[in-house]
Amino acid sequence: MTARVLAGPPAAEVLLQDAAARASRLPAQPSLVIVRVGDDPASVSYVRGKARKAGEVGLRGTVHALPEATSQADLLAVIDSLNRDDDVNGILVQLPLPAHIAEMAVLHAIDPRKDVDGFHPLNVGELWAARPALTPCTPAGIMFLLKHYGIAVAGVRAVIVGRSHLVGRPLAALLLNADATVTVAHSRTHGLPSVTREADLLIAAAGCPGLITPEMVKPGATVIDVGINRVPGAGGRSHLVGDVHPDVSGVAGALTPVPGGVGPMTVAQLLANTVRAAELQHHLRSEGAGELVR
Ligand SMILES: Nc1nc(=O)c2c([nH]1)NC[C@@H]1CN(c3ccc(C(=O)N[C@@H](CCC(=O)O)C(=O)O)cc3)C=[N+]21
Repeated sequence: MTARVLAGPPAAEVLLQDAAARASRLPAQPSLVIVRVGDDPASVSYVRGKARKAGEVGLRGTVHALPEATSQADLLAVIDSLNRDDDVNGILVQLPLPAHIAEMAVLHAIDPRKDVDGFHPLNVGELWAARPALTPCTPAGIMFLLKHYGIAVAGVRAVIVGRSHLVGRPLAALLLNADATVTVAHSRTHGLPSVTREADLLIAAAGCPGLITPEMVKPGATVIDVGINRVPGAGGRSHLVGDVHPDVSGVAGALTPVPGGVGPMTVAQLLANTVRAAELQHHLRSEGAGELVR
């Protein structure tokens, strides 16, 4: 048996078309500003990809690049001016930040109504309270992908490997809100293979190449690979691999590829979140973070 391939791009396209249609109905073109500090090559490449995609669906995507040595105070001043600028609907500060900047201070500073990453504590709290919020892009993109391919979530056993603030934790909340029975496993979990073998829906988000091997997967399970690991390949070129070992395709019922799986969903969801934020700010939607802080 070979697992059904759950390709990201066709699902992302549906999400992007909906975002583009909603964007065209707004009184002004939605605008996303991506703040990048320093020149980490992976961040430069992701940020460029996000801004390009924004343009393709009728959003204004701007990159605000700051030098590595930018102080926390100067970064907070930039965020403050973006918060006050009515022409800016969404703000994303690319992570990780340089070590001298406290990530939490920065995430707290972003206006929750413009927080298209969903990392502000207000949005995190609303998510866990099962109330409308701007929701982190990778987890929300995974939920859209599952729906797109008709994979049931309600009542199933979901196991997430990884407890990050970007993926594991918010995805646990979304799956719980969608009536899955959720287990969050991590690097300290005892007997990981026996835990993962319980899963009808297994999400690998540990950042550990090849962590999930065939013996760890229930036959027929759906496996979502969130790993984006750059490993050295032949000829000095690096390539991307996920957290799921390729042999898992012989056991799983369905599997997302890397690249071309969850990554494109993340980018599409970011743009959908930007349109949602713009709708909130234009008072075209009544629910969401805007209600609370207005
Ligand atoms: N504030 C913040 N929000 C984020 O959402 C955020 C972040 N910081 N920092 C880094 C991670 C990583 N991330 C990715 C997004 C798209 C792909 C993506 O499109 N990947 C392509 C391949 C890209 C390639 O070839 O390099 C794919 O999987 O097919 C990957 C990774 C968002 N992140």
